[in-house]
Amino acid sequence: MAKRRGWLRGEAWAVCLGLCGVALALLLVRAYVLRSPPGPRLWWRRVALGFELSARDRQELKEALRGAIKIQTVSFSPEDQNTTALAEFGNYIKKVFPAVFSTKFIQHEIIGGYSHLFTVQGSDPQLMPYMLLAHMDVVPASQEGWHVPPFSAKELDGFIYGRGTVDNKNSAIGILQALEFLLRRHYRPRRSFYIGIGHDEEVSGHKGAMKIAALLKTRGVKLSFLLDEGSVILDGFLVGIKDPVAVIAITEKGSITANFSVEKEQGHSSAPPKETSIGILAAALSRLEQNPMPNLFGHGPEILILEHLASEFRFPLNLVMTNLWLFSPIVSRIFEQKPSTNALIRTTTAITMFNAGIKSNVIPPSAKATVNFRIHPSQKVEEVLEIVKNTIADDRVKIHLQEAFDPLPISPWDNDVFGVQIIQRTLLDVFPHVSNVAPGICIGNTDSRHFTNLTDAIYRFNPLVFKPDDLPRVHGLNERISIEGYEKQVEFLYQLIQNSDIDKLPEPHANSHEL
Ligand SMILES: CCCCCCCC/C=C\CCCCCCCC(=O)NCC(=O)O
Ligand SMILES: [Zn+2]
Ligand SMILES: [Zn+2]
Repeated sequence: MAKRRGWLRGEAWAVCLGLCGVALALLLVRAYVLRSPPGPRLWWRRVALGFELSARDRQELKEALRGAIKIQTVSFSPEDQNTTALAEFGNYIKKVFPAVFSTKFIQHEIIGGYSHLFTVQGSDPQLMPYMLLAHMDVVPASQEGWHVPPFSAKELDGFIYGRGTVDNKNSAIGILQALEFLLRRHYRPRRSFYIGIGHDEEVSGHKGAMKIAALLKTRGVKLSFLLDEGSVILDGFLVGIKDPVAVIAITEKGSITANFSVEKEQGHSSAPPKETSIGILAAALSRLEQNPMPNLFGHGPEILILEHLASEFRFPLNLVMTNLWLFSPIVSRIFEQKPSTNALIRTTTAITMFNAGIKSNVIPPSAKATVNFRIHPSQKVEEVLEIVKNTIADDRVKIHLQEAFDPLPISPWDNDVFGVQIIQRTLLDVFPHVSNVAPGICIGNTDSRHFTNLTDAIYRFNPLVFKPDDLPRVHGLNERISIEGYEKQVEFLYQLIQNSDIDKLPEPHANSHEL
């Protein structure tokens, strides 16, 4: 009998192992079947102008960007911008890109005082135009902590350092540089396109991009797609993925900028009340920090990036990523650990300003703070405000909204969408080592959000390879661009303009169109 029980136990083990084996095999088959589709490889190659640069071209390309970085186009607030520098930037581009400004089929207009709109008239009016967007203003830069002064545009070990090198003079100057090179090589685009260069993106875009969009609307313009800043080629961001992957943001988070204030009676510090305005406000803000907004992993498009990249992960992470129905609780916890991935899965809370107190022996009459929330795509302004009020739970703290808008609509991400094909095709042309192109979320805000009336195909992407240590440089210290990386960006734009001149997309899944 004891022998029989032992045999039974052995038999149960065998069945158990067998079932595990079958489950593992099923997971592997699923991982294989759900590999990302090879969408962008459905193109034929066309004869196009190559991007060969002479030593002189290279020098000119580099110096054009360096000159732009030196112009201190700083935006502090919508009311406080360096307008002298913004005007200087306008004169500068006129000087540096003579072909752009003297070509008959290009119209140049100044919008809102300092922004620029270029209309490049294509030779075939039947083709639907597209738009390239960038901005020239920058956030302030402290003098301390930089390897070189932030507006010196000094070169160091193959990098140009300076405020605006990746956000976003690289695009503003890069777009014009690509067009300048094409014009000098007598390229006449077939498809019309617009170039918008905003002057107040860092403080809302209301005077620049918003006005450009309104003007185009009055002209009845509809865009086939729009390309702006907002995401990059990620290298080393995701553990388990070896090659760089391009992430094209198909939406961007919403935003609330709110002022919080507490008023209390002023008095002598020798007889203080139990709580001061500073203490009350600090405690309220601390509650906001200590109680982050809910983890919404799986409720928005953040899941798409992992689904698209699932096959790029090494074993066993590929199993995890192809079976998020099972593993998402673990993955979402991992995403919470780093600020860059945490920003993808929840509405974030950033206390950015705090002002209070007038003298060391005076009870402060008021305390004020500003908090910036970036709203996850699955939430809306109202819902976030409700959570904020419930978390603060103190009527003495008054809330005043400075600006608030919902997350932006999700742009289509299908292989038959013109903008998606053009971006993917150009990426393959210029960055052959990029292993995959995936849709993602822009965690910041861009001028493109003002163009939703002109197109539903808004893509946010800068063709720059970012390593994890590059992210804190944006709005931070030692912002920089590699000279090689900037050349690649100009090449990308140069090819994108040419690739956009096809009039008809290839039939999907036709083998003859394989690269
Ligand atoms: C799983 C992948 C990890 C994702 C890591 C995020 C990568 C982010 C890439 C680029 C960030 C650059 C943001 C640029 C857009 C912001 C523009 C801006 O500053 N706008 C003003 C504002 O938002 O206040
Ligand atoms: Zn920017
Ligand atoms: Zn910025």
